[in-house]
Amino acid sequence: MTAQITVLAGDYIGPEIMAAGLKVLAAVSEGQNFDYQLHEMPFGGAGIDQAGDPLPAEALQTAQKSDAILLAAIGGPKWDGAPKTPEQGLLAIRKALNLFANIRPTEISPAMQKYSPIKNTEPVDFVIVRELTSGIYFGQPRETTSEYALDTMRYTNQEIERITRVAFDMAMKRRKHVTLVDKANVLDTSKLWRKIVAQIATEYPAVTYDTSYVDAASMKIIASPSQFDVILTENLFGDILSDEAAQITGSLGTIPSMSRGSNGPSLYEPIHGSAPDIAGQGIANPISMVKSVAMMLTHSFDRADLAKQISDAVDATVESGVVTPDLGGNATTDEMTSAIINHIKESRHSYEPDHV
Ligand SMILES: NC(=O)c1ccc[n+]([C@@H]2O[C@H](COP(=O)([O-])OP(=O)(O)OC[C@H]3O[C@@H](n4cnc5c(N)ncnc54)[C@H](O)[C@@H]3O)[C@@H](O)[C@H]2O)c1
Ligand SMILES: CC(C)[C@H](C(=O)O)[C@@H](O)C(=O)O
Ligand SMILES: [Mg+2]
Repeated sequence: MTAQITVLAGDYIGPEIMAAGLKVLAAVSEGQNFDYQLHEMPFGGAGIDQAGDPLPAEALQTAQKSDAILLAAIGGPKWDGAPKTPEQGLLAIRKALNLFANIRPTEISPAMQKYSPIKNTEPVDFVIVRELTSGIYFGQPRETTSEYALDTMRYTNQEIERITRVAFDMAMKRRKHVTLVDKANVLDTSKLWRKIVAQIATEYPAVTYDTSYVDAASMKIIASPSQFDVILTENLFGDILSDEAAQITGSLGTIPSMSRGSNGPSLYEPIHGSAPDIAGQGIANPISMVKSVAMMLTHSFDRADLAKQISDAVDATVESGVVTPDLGGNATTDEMTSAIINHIKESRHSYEPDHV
């Protein structure tokens, strides 16, 4: 079966890093019995420019029919104040595909250690499980008048339950520890999260469960990130904490993500944005996109073997110091991507029987 992949390159550095991700996908799948077909669609600002909508109907239909979606990044100053913004397109595709669970890993691999601003001695390897289709991003009522503006934070029991199960199921396959991050000393929604998560935690006796207020959690991510395994949190807190967590690896440009629902295609994207400040210079870090491709291979296509080849090649590349300026190097996006591809090819070559 040929894997059908929708490609949403988006805006500013979006197309630059998507090109890198697709080159790595082509290289890693060559001769590996993984066939795929790409469906490139305008989305975000590009959707507004080409089709008059950040989520053109054709892009949504194509995404719905595909096996997986790769998204790079959208948004930027060009569309500030547009009647419908690129960011609204992003929220709309998440909602339309019911992608309620957003998985954002932070790992400081031995190869990345030298780029980390944190002086940690223990290994750092945790995931943020962020609720993605509710909370203050979507709550009603929402309005702006000449006197005030209003956003609403709302969560239902069912929305909390389903994301909590994702987090605990994930913990069972990891170090069996879940931390709920909330603001239960102030917010009613957080109090509801605490009640429901505590109930569901009793179904997972093997998993240790604790809680942290979001202000303290943001400190702990810097001070002692090794204590975390699975961080479970609501939409807005997850957005903020995941950028902070990314930076302890050395750069926001290294972290991928997966967004999934109960069924249907999952979506894979870097956690960062379109980086207008560096777009067009060919210096965007491709790791976040390349690792998003690896997550797709594991979770949508059951090809953890190919994903491992990618992550080993990324580690070998950063180890060798071929890195973009965000990590303190002077490599271009293309140079870094080529280095990753060369490491994939070399590792295969070394497994081949002797040439005679
Ligand atoms: N999922 C998405 O598509 C997404 C996510 C976040 C922000 N955005 C949008 O992106 C636009 C820019 O937002 P912002 O500037 O606040 O955040 P940003 O994440 O685009 O950039 C923040 C900083 O990180 C740097 N950075 C990000 N990715 C990088 C990479 N791969 N390599 C090197 N450096 C990288 C940027 O240069 C910038 O200095 C906004 O329109 C925002 O709404 C989109
Ligand atoms: C662009 C924006 C709507 C988006 C979010 O807040 O979810 C982004 O920051 C992210 O982290 O994916
Ligand atoms: Mg964000």
